[in-house]
Amino acid sequence: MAIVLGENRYGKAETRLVRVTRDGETHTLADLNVSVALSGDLVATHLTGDNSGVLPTDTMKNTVYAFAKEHGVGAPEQFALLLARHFVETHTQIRAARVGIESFSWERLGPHSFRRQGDHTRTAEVTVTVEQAQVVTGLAGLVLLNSANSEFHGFQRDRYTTLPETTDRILATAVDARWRHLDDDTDWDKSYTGVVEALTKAFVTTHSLSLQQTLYAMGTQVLTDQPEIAEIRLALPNKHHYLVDLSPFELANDNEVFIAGDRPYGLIEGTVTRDDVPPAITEWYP
Ligand SMILES: O=c1[nH]c(=O)c2[nH]c(=O)[nH]c2[nH]1
Repeated sequence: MAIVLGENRYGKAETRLVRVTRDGETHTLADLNVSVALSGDLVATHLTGDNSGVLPTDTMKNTVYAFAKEHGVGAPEQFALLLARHFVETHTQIRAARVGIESFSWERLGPHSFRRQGDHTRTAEVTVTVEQAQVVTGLAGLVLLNSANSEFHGFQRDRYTTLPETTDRILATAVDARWRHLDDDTDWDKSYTGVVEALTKAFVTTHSLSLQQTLYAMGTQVLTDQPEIAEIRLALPNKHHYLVDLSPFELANDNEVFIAGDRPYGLIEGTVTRDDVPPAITEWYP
């Protein structure tokens, strides 16, 4: 039996960067959390502690800040591509660079005043090798709710099933989505806005018989509206709303008063994909 080093990578995680772009009195703000992970010919440091191929993670952090000054930030996908390409192109022992970015949005209140928007976070995850680049955009925590047009019935039952069938329930979720682009050169901001609109439109307009059906409708809408996207992966927590029993108070509850459940929650996950696109160059969903 031999013991061998398996897959490995290293980098600086969660470098917090705020970049102010000054146009006289009017400023714009980029607020990012940047994670870099590099892989390549790094066996020596693991086996013998020979660090001659190891670019310090401290340098990666410095590069993030220096690039923000020198190049500006732009769309998170663009900044991630710039950084990832830099590491692969300038260090021959590095064969692949993965840069993940969380981007927090701020609403403008004045020329140089902002309010943090708490609703959802945009993400980008870029993988660059010497030959290829893969861009995955995403969002986390887009909370949506329909108070009508949601049913759930006709499901399997066994001796442990107590859930009543319903033709009228609240359907609520916090959308967690990642989508893989076909190209590494797109209008990233326009594409992002289009995907959020498609996801939202499908959630609102689908008369839902299950959250699974809604998931597929949301993915289909994105691929129909956005030709630049190869596939989308969705994770939809079913944010249950339980009807409160008001009968002890001799009050009817005609789907008006609910307990918003916290946990446990159903978790519905799925990929919706075009069947004629090249496969991903690397696994991209954590
Ligand atoms: O839309 C739903 N899908 C399920 O799989 C499920 N399971 C459950 O208890 N409630 C629901 N709702």
